[in-house]
Amino acid sequence: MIPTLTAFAQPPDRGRGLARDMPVRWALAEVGQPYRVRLLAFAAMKEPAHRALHPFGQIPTYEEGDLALFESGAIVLHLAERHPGLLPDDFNARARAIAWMFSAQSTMEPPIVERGMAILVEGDKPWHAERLPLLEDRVRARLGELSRHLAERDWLERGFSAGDLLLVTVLRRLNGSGLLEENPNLLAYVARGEARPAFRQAFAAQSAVFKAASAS
Ligand SMILES: N[C@@H](CCC(=O)N[C@@H](CSCc1ccc([N+](=O)[O-])cc1)C(=O)NCC(=O)O)C(=O)O
Repeated sequence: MIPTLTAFAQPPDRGRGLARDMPVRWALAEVGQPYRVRLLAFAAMKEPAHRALHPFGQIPTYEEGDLALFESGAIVLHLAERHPGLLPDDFNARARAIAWMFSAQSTMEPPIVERGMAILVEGDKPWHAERLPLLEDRVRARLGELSRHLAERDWLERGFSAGDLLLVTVLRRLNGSGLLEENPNLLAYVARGEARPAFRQAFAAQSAVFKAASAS
């Protein structure tokens, strides 16, 4: 059965692979699962038909037969449980890889998103210049802890897992910020993820939507 993913018809990430359909596309590519995409205009995301799939009127959603899922992390976990290649078979190693999935989205992502949103929407506020360094220091603290944990390993655990997929996805939001560059092993870790054929396939598919939307 070919699943269907929803994504932006006009991607605001301008083809940088930052919208959250990207980790789902990447996971689908890693497990070799073909998929269809339903592209949604922003207004369509807020209509009842889509809210029946996503209570918050967002993307991505994932439909497969009678199953309708939302939350990119949950969709990646669903794929990882049904296909080999994203979670180890060993029970304890699997639990640790899932712990990293949660950590990526609930420990590492919030300060990074907070910083990104401040830059995006608070730039004209009188207190922005004072607040931004505080936000960046919170990101720096987490990056330092992660950098020390990863050390010189290729991946967080014994092999590449869905935990790495979600963490690389989150860290990519710092591309160009200079913050990743302060931790060379994290910069190399993100580049290692981006060099995976499945990432490149997913990235090409995701940015093709932006290119087509820009050309129309
Ligand atoms: N926790 C949910 C969050 C989903 C989410 O934030 N979806 C966003 C798009 S991806 C978030 C995103 C948007 C834009 C960029 N960008 O770089 O431009 C990056 C990421 C959305 O639908 N937003 C519309 C709305 O909330 O009304 C998940 O992980 O699936």
